[in-house]
Amino acid sequence: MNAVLKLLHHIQVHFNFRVLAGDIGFNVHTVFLNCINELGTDEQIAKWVPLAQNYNIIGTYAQTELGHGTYLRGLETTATFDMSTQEFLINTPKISAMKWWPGDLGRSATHALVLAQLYIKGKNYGMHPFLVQIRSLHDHSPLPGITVGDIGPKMGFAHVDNGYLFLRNIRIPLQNMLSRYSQVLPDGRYVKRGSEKINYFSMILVRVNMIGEVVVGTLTKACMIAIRYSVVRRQSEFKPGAAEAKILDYQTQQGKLLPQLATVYAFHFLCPYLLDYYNLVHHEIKSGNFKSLPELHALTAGMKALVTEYSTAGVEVCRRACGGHGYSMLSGLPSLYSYVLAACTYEGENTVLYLQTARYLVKCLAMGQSGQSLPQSVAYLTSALSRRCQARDKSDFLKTEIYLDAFEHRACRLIRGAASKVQALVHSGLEQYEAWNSTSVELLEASMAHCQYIIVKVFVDTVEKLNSDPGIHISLKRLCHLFALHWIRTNAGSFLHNEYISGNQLDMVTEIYLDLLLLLRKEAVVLVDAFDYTDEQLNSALGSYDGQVYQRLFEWAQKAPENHQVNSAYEKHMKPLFHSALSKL
Ligand SMILES: CCCCCCC/C=C/C(=O)SCCNC(=O)CCNC(=O)[C@H](O)C(C)(C)COP(=O)(O)OP(=O)(O)OC[C@H]1O[C@@H](n2cnc3c(N)ncnc32)[C@H](O)[C@@H]1OP(=O)(O)O
Ligand SMILES: Cc1cc2nc3c(=O)[nH]c(=O)nc-3n(C[C@H](O)[C@H](O)[C@H](O)COP(=O)(O)OP(=O)(O)OC[C@H]3O[C@@H](n4cnc5c(N)ncnc54)[C@H](O)[C@@H]3O)c2cc1C
Repeated sequence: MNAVLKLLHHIQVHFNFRVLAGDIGFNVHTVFLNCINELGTDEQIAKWVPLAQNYNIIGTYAQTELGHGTYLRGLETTATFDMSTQEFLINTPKISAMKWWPGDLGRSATHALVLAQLYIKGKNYGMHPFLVQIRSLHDHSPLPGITVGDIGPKMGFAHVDNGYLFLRNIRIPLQNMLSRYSQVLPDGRYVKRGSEKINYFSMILVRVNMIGEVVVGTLTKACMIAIRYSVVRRQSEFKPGAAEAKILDYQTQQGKLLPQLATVYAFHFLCPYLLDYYNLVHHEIKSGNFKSLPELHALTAGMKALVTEYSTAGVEVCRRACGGHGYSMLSGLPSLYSYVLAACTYEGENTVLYLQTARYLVKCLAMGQSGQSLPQSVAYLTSALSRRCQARDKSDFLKTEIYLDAFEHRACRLIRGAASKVQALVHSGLEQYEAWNSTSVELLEASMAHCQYIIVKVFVDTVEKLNSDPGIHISLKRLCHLFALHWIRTNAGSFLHNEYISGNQLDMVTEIYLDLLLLLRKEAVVLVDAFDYTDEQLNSALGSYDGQVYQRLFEWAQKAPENHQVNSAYEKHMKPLFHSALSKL
């Protein structure tokens, strides 16, 4: 029954996110709750999860400090085991150790999962999660030894109270360290089960969830707004003497928006793939099998980086495609942009995560080259590379095997190239870390290429497996083709390298890409409406279903507070100036 309730709760939270456009507060309270579910013992889950689920307590995930967000081994908050009292002392030793950024911390949270370096008898055992009450449940005041507040204005996320937390030797019971995989025994012995990095595990679920619940939905809404607006907005003479054209009839507008629409579908299909794999590995880990954890980390780290980066760029393309009205807050697009932009930084800064994936790819390549079998998502690393793209005619680029081979070849080439450069630099006398840093730009590009190959492959596989209506199927295939060919065109240099794709073949790609734009132009509105966000969820004067853009812009503008306030600047400064001109006019 518990599994069913959990599933129902997840579905309810998912639809709350969807209905409230993801702008609900307490996102990090969910992170707090999930972390207890993943790293807590059954007893800790039984005690804390119902309280959190019923909002009898509000939690935050307090990991980042003023001085460290990325480098977790550098976190300075300490948790020192006091065997005489069977407690941990949680302490902020210096200002750079102050927790800074945790969401829901500034004004809401009563409890925090504080990620701190565990010390037992002077030895550091690394970062562990400690459950610390920070505010009174009676009057919400900070508890003794706690200094907590809001970090102030940010570029977006105004609806989240990101906060700071200073802890002065706060005592918590031994039972408050989440101990499913690592435990401190009353006599001070430390017991670890599974991976060294298991306490990093909860970040994986956040990365998977944020892609599905925050990032893809944001790009979807931006596409819906911009495409609906582009069939309402008429501008300029298309045919001399005829009526002004709908801006979506311009090939350039199609070239801006339809690849974003295809990207929405690609990322939409990626989400279940990632969640299914996460659930599979999480199930294995709970039974003590940690073998797939590195692959899961590498996959989700790279995907979080790539999906947030392309979604952020895509929302901005949609915003700019709406001209001046895209700059109005009433369009809803600037808010979508500042909302999704943060996702490139939180839950792992993108560059750092791409390099985590690169680290795994280089390791797997070495394993493959030494004859070891490779995990499924990287098995292609040891495949024989075809020398040339086999396309003979533009229609060949509508064959998924043709462009999949291009993505596989490119990823392989870039990973092998970066790995051998690191090796060569080491052989030339550089230390491993120097060689790695001197290759990290290429390693990042290799990591991106790997992620792009996986995403295109998941899109192709998903469409092939879908037994949908033939009309829907052809539309999804066209979107898949457009998505892949858009990425080939916008990354052309790395496909043209060593003549894998010739210049002539690239021209074929462009030709078939433009054909697809024309075909998908006819279906664009239906394809974007399919995501079925209501006007309330879109919250956009440009994207409402009835297309009454100008009426809505004017109506909403009239409601702006600026139009209902006394114009103090006039009374104080402008009026005397204007009146002095009266006698002269
Ligand atoms: C639903 C949406 C809600 C959204 C709300 C979210 C609000 C935001 C919350 C936050 O931002 S919480 C804070 C997030 N912070 C981070 O993500 C920190 C990112 N930094 C790191 O993960 C690590 O510091 C690092 C980048 C991995 C570097 O750490 P370290 O120096 O220790 O690593 P390496 O020496 O490179 O060794 C890596 C080693 O560890 C394995 N590993 C790394 N991360 C994980 C992980 N998450 N899970 C499992 N394993 C991990 C990695 O595979 C390497 O293993 P080996 O190669 O050594 O075998
Ligand atoms: C809106 C928002 C919400 C957040 N919510 C939370 C939360 O709830 N809980 C929480 O704990 N944290 C939260 N954070 C903090 C967030 O997790 C960190 O900001 C993030 O992990 C990046 O770390 P940093 O700020 O130290 O950046 P840095 O790592 O200092 O990044 C600065 C630059 O250094 C580069 N860099 C750093 N390390 C390396 C490396 N090894 N190799 C190459 N380049 C490197 C980065 O690529 C980047 O260009 C939030 C942040 C934001 C913006």
